[in-house]
Amino acid sequence: MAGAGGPGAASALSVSCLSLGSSTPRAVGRAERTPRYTLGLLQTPRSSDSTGGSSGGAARPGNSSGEGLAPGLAAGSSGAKAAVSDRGESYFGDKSSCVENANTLNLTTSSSVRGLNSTRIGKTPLSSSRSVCRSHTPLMGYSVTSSSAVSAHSVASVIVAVVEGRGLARGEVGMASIDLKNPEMILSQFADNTTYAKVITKLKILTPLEIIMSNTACDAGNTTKLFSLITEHFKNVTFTTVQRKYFNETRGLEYIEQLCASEFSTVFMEVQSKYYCLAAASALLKYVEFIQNSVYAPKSLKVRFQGSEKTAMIDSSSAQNLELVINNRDSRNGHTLFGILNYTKTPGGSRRLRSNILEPLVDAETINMRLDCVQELLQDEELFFGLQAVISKFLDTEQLLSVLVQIPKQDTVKTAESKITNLIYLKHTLELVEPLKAALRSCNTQLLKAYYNSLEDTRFGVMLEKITTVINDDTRYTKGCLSMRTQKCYAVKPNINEFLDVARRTYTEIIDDIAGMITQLAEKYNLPLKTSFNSARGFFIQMNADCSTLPNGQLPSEFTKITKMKNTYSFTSADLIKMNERCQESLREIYHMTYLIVCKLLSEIYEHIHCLYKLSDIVSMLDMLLSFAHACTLSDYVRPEFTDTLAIKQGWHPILEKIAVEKPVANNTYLTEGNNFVIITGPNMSGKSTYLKQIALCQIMAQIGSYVPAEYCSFRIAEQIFTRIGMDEDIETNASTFMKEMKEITYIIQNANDKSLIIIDELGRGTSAEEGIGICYATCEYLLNLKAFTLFATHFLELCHMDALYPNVENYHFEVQHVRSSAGNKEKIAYTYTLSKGYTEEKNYGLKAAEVSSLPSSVILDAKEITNHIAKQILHRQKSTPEMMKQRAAYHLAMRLVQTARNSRLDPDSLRIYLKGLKKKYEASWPAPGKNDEQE
Ligand SMILES: Nc1ncnc2c1ncn2[C@@H]1O[C@H](COP(=O)(O)OP(=O)(O)OP(=O)(O)O)[C@@H](O)[C@H]1O
Repeated sequence: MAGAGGPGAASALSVSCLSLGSSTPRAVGRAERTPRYTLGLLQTPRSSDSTGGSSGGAARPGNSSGEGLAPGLAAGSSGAKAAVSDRGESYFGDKSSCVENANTLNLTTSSSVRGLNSTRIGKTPLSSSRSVCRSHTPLMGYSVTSSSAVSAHSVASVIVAVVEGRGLARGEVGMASIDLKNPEMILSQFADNTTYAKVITKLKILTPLEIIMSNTACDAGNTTKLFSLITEHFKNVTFTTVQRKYFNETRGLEYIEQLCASEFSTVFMEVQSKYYCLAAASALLKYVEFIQNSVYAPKSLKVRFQGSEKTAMIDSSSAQNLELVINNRDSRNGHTLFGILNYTKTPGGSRRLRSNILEPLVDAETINMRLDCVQELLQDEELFFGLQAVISKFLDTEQLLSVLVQIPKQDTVKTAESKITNLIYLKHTLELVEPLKAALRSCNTQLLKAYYNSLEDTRFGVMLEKITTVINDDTRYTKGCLSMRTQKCYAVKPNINEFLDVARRTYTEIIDDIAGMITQLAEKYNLPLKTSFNSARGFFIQMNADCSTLPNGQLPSEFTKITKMKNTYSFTSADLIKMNERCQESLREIYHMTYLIVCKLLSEIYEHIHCLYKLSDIVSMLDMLLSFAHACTLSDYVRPEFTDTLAIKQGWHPILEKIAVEKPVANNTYLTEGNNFVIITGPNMSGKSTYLKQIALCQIMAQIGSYVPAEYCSFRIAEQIFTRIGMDEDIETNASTFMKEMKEITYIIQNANDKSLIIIDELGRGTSAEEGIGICYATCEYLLNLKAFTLFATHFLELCHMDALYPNVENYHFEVQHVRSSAGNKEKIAYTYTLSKGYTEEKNYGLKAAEVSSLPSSVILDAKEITNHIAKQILHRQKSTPEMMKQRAAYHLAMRLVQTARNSRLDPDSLRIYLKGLKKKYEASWPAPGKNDEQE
């Protein structure tokens, strides 16, 4: 049991959501964000009417009269229950056990983007696909057009439940998420600090469609900090609060026992004492059942516990600073790390790439296994093209699985049609297993071999064999809604059901009649009419002609519903409308009969269906690795090594490479345990920020198993990557530059450890120079206590003298050249973008910039004088003594000796000789007494 603050302890707090909704603080003064009953949601999404919910009174599932809603949805849910039990046995076996769980939920949704009148239609992942006959739930994903299967992956489809401990357990957070397009529930539980950075980061990675929290998180005007932060960070995401009693850890564990597929059942051991994520799982599954109006089949879900220790943490503002997946100026622009690496061919591959970029790996062995694959793909062209050809034929396997493992609570024509489509997709997918194996047969690397062996699973063949006993061999997934409709109609082999055969003959006759009728009309009016089809109109007539060719410039009066696009007229006639209706009628019959056969078939193969989890995993991973190899062939990337040193020879910025006309100037990077702090200076626009970002991007690329834009590179695995990069004022959050800086730096200080990579650019620019220097100095000194690798770019040259006190500090600067313009004697700066040792010689470049501006010369003269005065004072204080310099040299020698001893591949004798030589060399370079030159 959880402690006093545990999620299960709150069952008494089942406050009526009616009062809760109106008292939520977020509602105050923001009418458009007032929490409300989820009207569309309650008007069962499974309804075949594409208008979905209404803005009128609150309705219950199965209660289309729009009767007022009592707190709790008991009637609605039991209505759904009745629908299932009326229908009798499920083709998936024991569905009733899951439906039993669908009791009541009191729900309050606060929709932040849509007004009160909006419905949930647009929100469900697949409804925004290009399908004309819109589906209401992801379950209906493939319902009409084939495009929905392929196009839907960019739409948010993840629902997340978040719960936090109370009392002493505050700060312990449990999360459960499920992608409506992928039947995988991910659980996590962790302790977070007061900024809740981990929760926010995790949520940002998930890009949820909807977030569910307990009503107690915003009870009677007392919102918890976590609730406020989440609502603040996710303004465009819908929030739903459900009663705390649904966050029930015991129920969560039962759910997992009941729903988790046997191959993933070890998760049970992992989570059984993680009360918060179990509580979140319970609320999540209940909610998903409710909105989807379907239940997951027993033993069908993949359930995974995701400990944060297996991946590197990149907080959300760092992900934004580095433009990992979203370009900061234009969200549709592909100039992001994701954009330049994304040559994936499947939605699953692209999802995997995205999540890997946001959460890179930390395990060198796994990364190297991926790199081995990329290397093999690069070396073996035949393998690369063969594999790419097969992978690109896969549809969204995860989404297919998701639909297959959900049991609709009601059968409708749409469910029937969708099931048939899914079976065709399943056949298509299974038929690709053998070609995939063939492409992998001669592979050498461990991971590819393991994938090949995984595909040896007999279940794929068994399923396909069973399918082909019922489904026509040539039935396949095709593009275009009419051809897919034909595939569905004729999917089942002839002579299995004679009524079906008759219905199909009738259907064919109607289609022939339609074609015949349109030919006759063309002859009658002597017009170039042709038969067309789309899913919204059914069959209609199209004509390409100029209106001047028409008698009186008008179409004959028998034609109705005329639309015109350029020179193409589309219209219909009363007879054609009737024939379309007959056609639909006959289709319904065909679908119904086919559906029964398909359900029986699915029930026979259902026990084998879980091997598709493995397949989707293999396909998405291969797709991502192929994508890495593809990116390498376009740019000259190199395979990274993993050591205790960050050493990049001639590395360049991968995104700048795609944007700039010329290849970016490449630079070196070198950080070790003994030289773990680099200060970078240089005038404005000299390339500091670009360089810093380039290092972080290269680090991420290496840690996801990609090659890296450099001539040579070695990385120390980073457990966290932090960036503080000056950006324009964040208007959206209305935070001042300074406060934002302080927040980001606090976050770094609180979370950084010895294994972090820290990038700080222009800290302290939001306040006075004095204070800025002070803040920078103190921050640097704090970070210098860590063994983290830190790169610190600054305009405060005073900081460069820190190397006198701290031997692990190294100064670098970006060189610029001064050129005189041919016309006059005005001096201009030419940027070389080349990094050199030491700090910048460029003094007072801010003043130089001011000189060319229109500031009065007297002001500039004064500014110069004051600057010189201050600089002298600071320099005087920071001069190194010979003793300090000697200590520094000794420190460097010690570090070099340790590093050489650790990494050297020399035999012991040669190593000893080498180390002695090194010592002599350093001793010789010690400063003579009295020498006062600080530069090495
Ligand atoms: N290595 C490079 N090769 C080619 N062009 C570069 C390189 N680095 C930077 N640039 C170009 O210079 C521009 C300015 O670079 P960047 O913003 O990194 O300078 P900065 O020193 O950080 O400037 P500021 O101090 O004003 O922030 C970039 O937009 C880019 O176009």
